[in-house]
Amino acid sequence: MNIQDYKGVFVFAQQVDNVLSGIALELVGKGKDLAKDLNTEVTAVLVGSDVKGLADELAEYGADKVIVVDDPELKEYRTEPYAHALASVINEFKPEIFLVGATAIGRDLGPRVSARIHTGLTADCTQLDIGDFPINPIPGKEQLHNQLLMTRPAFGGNTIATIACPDFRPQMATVRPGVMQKAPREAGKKANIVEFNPGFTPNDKYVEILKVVKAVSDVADIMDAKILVSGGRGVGSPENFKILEDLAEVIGGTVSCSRAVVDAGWKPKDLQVGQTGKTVRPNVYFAIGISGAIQHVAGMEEADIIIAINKDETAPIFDVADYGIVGDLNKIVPALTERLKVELAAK
Ligand SMILES: Cc1cc2nc3c(=O)[nH]c(=O)nc-3n(C[C@H](O)[C@H](O)[C@H](O)COP(=O)(O)OP(=O)(O)OC[C@H]3O[C@@H](n4cnc5c(N)ncnc54)[C@H](O)[C@@H]3O)c2cc1C
Repeated sequence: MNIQDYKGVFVFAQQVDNVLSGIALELVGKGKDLAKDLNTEVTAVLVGSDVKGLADELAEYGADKVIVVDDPELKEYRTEPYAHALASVINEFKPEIFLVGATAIGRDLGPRVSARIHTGLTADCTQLDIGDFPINPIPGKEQLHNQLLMTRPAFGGNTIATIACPDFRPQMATVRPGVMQKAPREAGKKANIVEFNPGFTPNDKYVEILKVVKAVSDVADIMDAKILVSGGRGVGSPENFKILEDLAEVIGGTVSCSRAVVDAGWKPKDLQVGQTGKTVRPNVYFAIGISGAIQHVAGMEEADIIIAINKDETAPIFDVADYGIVGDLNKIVPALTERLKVELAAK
């Protein structure tokens, strides 16, 4: 492998039912930043059936080029044809970096593609930078420049590891949804569109999809919420979440929770914030009766404003909070709700 032959930042533009997933635009946004540092372009790889129409949206969010792999075999996600599509794109276009979302689809697809093209992959990254590797010079070892430094929590979130892939290309990573930010949309912006079809042979190795049953959820997606009222074990019982729901209703917020709450069966997993839950980035995040364990903080520290309510003044949540209230949540939350109701009614 001649590493110098590999150029450009590529991202997998995941779509489901011909709608781009949020992660596709987040990766285009991050890819654009990385491409700028490398003085190159960001290319979105769009795979599916009848998906060419989505290329303009990718362009408006910053893609310089869109490679479209369009084939009836790619209508619904199946591991084999999608892995073939991406591996073929990589072999043909030789990107320096290839990013995939750490969604259910991406977690299946990314490692298979990396194995097929014989490169490394860092899974579930929360930060990506261009920099020197090794990060600190080691006597006698060459320090390589312009490497992709892929950072992810390791050992259950107890440490943060930064990993590079100096010897193979592309440098591949799966990236947690909700962590990277999409760029502002520029209406009318166009990309260079390249159609590429490596050919697909339907055969009995492909999974045959007999029926698609869509999950129906009656809970709001906490990743879209502007205000989150999040409760932890300190709330005490599922019934007591009513005081958080009352606060959320008055301020137009959505209730979310810590893992302790999900493990206790008080709330569904869909509402869990954190390393093994969702990464959220609301304007305001209330952490109520949440201690602030590193695995929880990993999912909410990017919120614009964090307001913590905890009876223990030494709780680590106060280290990341912009505003902290020390006291019993059973007194503070209803009082806050009443006060906000009055203030908002007076507006
Ligand atoms: C691999 C791994 C992954 C994990 N992933 C996640 C994750 O995604 N999300 C997550 O949240 N956790 C995760 N955890 C668990 C995490 O380590 C903590 O155990 C968890 O976040 C604790 O939840 P909590 O803050 O609700 O409960 P606790 O740590 O028990 O905190 C309860 C808090 O409530 C306060 N409190 C109690 N009563 C009151 C009251 N009346 N008024 C005010 N305050 C009160 C207490 O002072 C305390 O600070 C993970 C752990 C591991 C090992």
